[in-house]
Amino acid sequence: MKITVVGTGYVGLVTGTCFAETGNEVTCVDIDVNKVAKLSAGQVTIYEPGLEKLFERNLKEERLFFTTSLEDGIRDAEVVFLALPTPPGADGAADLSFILKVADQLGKLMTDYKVIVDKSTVPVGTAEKVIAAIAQNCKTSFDVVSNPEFLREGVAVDDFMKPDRVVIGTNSERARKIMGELYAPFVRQGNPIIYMDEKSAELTKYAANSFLATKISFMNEIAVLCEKLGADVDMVRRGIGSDDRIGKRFLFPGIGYGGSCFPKDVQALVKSSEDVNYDFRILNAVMDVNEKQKLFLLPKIKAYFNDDLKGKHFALWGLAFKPNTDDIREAPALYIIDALVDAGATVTVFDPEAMENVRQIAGDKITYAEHQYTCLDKADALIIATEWSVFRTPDFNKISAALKYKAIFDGRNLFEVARMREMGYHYESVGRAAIV
Ligand SMILES: NC(=O)c1ccc[n+]([C@@H]2O[C@H](COP(=O)([O-])OP(=O)(O)OC[C@H]3O[C@@H](n4cnc5c(N)ncnc54)[C@H](O)[C@@H]3O)[C@@H](O)[C@H]2O)c1
Ligand SMILES: O=c1ccn([C@@H]2O[C@H](COP(=O)(O)OP(=O)(O)O[C@H]3O[C@H](CO)[C@@H](O)[C@H](O)[C@H]3O)[C@@H](O)[C@H]2O)c(=O)[nH]1
Repeated sequence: MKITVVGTGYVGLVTGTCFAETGNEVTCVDIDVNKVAKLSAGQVTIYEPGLEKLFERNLKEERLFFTTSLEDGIRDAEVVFLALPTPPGADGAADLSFILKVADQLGKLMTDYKVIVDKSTVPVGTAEKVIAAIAQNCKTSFDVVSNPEFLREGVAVDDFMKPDRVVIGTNSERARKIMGELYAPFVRQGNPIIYMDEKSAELTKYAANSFLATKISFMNEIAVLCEKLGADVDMVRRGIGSDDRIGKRFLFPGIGYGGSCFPKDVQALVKSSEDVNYDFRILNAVMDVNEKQKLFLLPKIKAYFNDDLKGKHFALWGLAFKPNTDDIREAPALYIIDALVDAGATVTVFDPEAMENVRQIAGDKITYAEHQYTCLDKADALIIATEWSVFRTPDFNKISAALKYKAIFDGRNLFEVARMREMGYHYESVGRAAIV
């Protein structure tokens, strides 16, 4: 099938590459001239494990193309995916201007039937707005489908190739058939395509992300309680996770959820609820807990240094909002850095993939280390903000030799508390016994 993907960010590039991998001819369109030039020259513009190999193969075998021209991009395409940003507006609602602008352009450009598929995360009622925006200038028939994306960054290729489910929101038989054909290679193992109406599909995406964010905030509150009551959140997590009704995943406490999705999507669902005079109380609490959780380590760090961080120097491992990505949108590490600098401390950071992205926004506010161990030079203590695998079994001799104080503040519970105690560290984590 000939398809177009508009927007070549984390979702668009993965979507385009994976559809090319199943034999489709895919043209990806982006307004970012630099991005399109790099992609056309064979350079992958995001860090996403497994993507490069598929990308190179499909580019070489001429199933994957890039252009800045929407007109050229949609020529002869049967399906056009919109993988455009939907950032929060000033009031927290999703900003639909990127989507509606392209919809308007599509209406003017389309000369034959196409299925326009919204892959971006959008509030209920967006499909209707997209239909209206296209229809005002369109001379041909078309369908608009809501097909929310559930991939996680860091494992995006796997999630796309083997999705737990594919959600397709449409009332058009014609569009349903085309979408079913396109997704058939991805659901061969019995994972379902779930067909529904557009509004239910749009809400499914927000409900999924909000439920997962709720699970995390719930566990973060249990972690706080564990510390106050002397329990261990790792034990509690295992104790509840073995109940199938609860499930083992997404029960890991830490320094809050970040990324480009959970924070904005929970906020957008709260705003959608307000718009229909509904106070979504659980989600307000979820956001509240997460705001506090980002700075969970700070009082512990301050207490260790007798409430005076002026002149202290910290090594910080992990900048990306989660491991295996270079994405730093809403990364908890950035909030910790700001708080430390505001308190008069200095910070040297290390991350395997996200350093360049941070350098662009933080500049010389902090210093950047070439290596996780040189990051420790002259540091008073080590803070861990992201659970990259390379941080899981570090050389503790190097750590203790470099640090002025043998203190580690771990926002991702990487190490056994008992082992750290044996090695003589002042080790603080989230929801487990602190060592003084
Ligand atoms: N990142 C994720 O893990 C993820 C997962 C599921 C759903 N989503 C949703 O998917 C959507 C896209 O997210 P993302 O993370 O890929 O965003 P992104 O910011 O990484 O990428 C968006 C791309 O769209 C391009 N763009 C903007 N205006 C354009 C236009 N008029 N024409 C062509 N290209 C244009 C930008 O240049 C950019 O390359 C959002 O709604 C997001 O909520 C994201
Ligand atoms: O037990 C857990 C699991 C995750 N997190 C944090 O939650 C955030 C989000 O993690 P994750 O969901 O793995 O990454 P995303 O790439 O943001 O993916 C989420 O957001 C995407 C965009 O909407 C959806 O497509 C995915 O299904 C959804 O998982 C990160 O900061 C994690 O550190 C925790 O704190 N504890």
